[in-house]
Amino acid sequence: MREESSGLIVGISIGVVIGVALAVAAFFCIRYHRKRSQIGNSSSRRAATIPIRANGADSCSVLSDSSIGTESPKSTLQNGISFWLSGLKKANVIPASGILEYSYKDLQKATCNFTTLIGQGAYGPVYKAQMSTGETVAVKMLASDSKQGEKEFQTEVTLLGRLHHRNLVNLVGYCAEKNQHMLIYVYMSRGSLASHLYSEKFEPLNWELRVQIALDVARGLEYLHDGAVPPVIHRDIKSSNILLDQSMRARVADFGLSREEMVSKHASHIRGTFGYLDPEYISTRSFTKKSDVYSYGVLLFELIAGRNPLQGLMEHVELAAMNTEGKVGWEEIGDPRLKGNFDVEELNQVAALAHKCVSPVPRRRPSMRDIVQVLSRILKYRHSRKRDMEDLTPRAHEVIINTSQSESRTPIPEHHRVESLDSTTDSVDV
Ligand SMILES: Nc1ncnc2c1ncn2[C@@H]1O[C@H](COP(=O)(O)OP(=O)(O)OP(=O)(O)O)[C@@H](O)[C@H]1O
Repeated sequence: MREESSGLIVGISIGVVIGVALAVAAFFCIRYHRKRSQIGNSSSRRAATIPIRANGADSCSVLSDSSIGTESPKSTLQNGISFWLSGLKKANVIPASGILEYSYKDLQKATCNFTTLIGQGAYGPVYKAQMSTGETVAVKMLASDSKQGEKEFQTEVTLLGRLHHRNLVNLVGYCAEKNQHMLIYVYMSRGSLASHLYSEKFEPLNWELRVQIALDVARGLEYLHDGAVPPVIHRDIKSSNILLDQSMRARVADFGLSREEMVSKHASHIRGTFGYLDPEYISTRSFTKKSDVYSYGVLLFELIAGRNPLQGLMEHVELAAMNTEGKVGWEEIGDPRLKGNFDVEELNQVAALAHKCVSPVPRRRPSMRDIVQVLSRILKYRHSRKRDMEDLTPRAHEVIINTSQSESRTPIPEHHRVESLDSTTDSVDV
């Protein structure tokens, strides 16, 4: 009897052990198959996503403006890690950048055989591409006469792929096939700042939006100068390199490109664009962060005056500067398309800042960090003034609405007025 019961116990134990072993094996089998089918889904690209970035504010988002489909490069951090681990074995990934390698065939299809031209720049044509996943991207086809070899191209893509910020037109992919080099960027649906400033096709940008755009660009440049490792000097800040997304937020494009094609047609061997070039760079041939600040100053004046640097913007500014002592009286250069709808005090603050940026002496120019602080403060006071107005009694509010035909007559509470002027001029001094 005793022998029988111990036999039974041994039998049950063996059964339990075998059962547990089978369950564990089945669990791992199911997990393995799930992961394989997830990877298999990404047929249109050969790389997996690495959404972890060393630098940048939006460190987990890769295609923040695009709609996301099943094959989208955008993924959550958790998913990203498992994709990354499994992807490394299977796919062609640029290490530590998250940049995807697209096939020529897929891009050909997404651009209807390269017929969806958006524009033409010094580097080559740019196409709008509708990927099969539903994402919209911009494909920049680099001139094929470039002397840049495969290795240099890969290095450049790796470097560009490390730069991620919400105010940069982020690189999301590349293609190097059939003797072609292509860079794939987040698609900016509202086009360039230049087109909004100069084309009759668009409504004039209102004053507040212009200040917001100035701040967005300053933040993008601050990241390149002080946040990126190693720091990046843009070298070609201008209104056609500022692109706008669906909600009119601005991003800096064309950063970090080291290509020989980037040579101004107007000044041989000098990189950049005539009208925005730091005079110090022209004389010394040495380009510094402060040369970017100079170009940014020209861009600020462009936003204020709505005038192109190639059509006498800076001459106009210098004439006005004679009556302003750099600080007040800048309203005469205000863009006529604004029809006087701007806050005079704010315009003077932004113009005084722009004037410092274009100082002939580079060390007198503010840093991008100083610029971000000044512009943030201007917008902060604008918003708190708005809140103050909303808090006013209905009767007083009625009076203000009746008398403020233009923004220039918007009443500013006294404490804000003094504080904003003092803090702005103080912090610009460098
Ligand atoms: N990511 C993007 N999304 C939407 N449109 C873009 C994008 N990148 C470029 N474009 C558009 O493509 C056109 C050409 O851009 P590109 O940057 O090649 O040249 P550019 O800045 O106009 O001139 P340059 O090359 O002389 O600096 C521009 O009209 C620009 O608005």
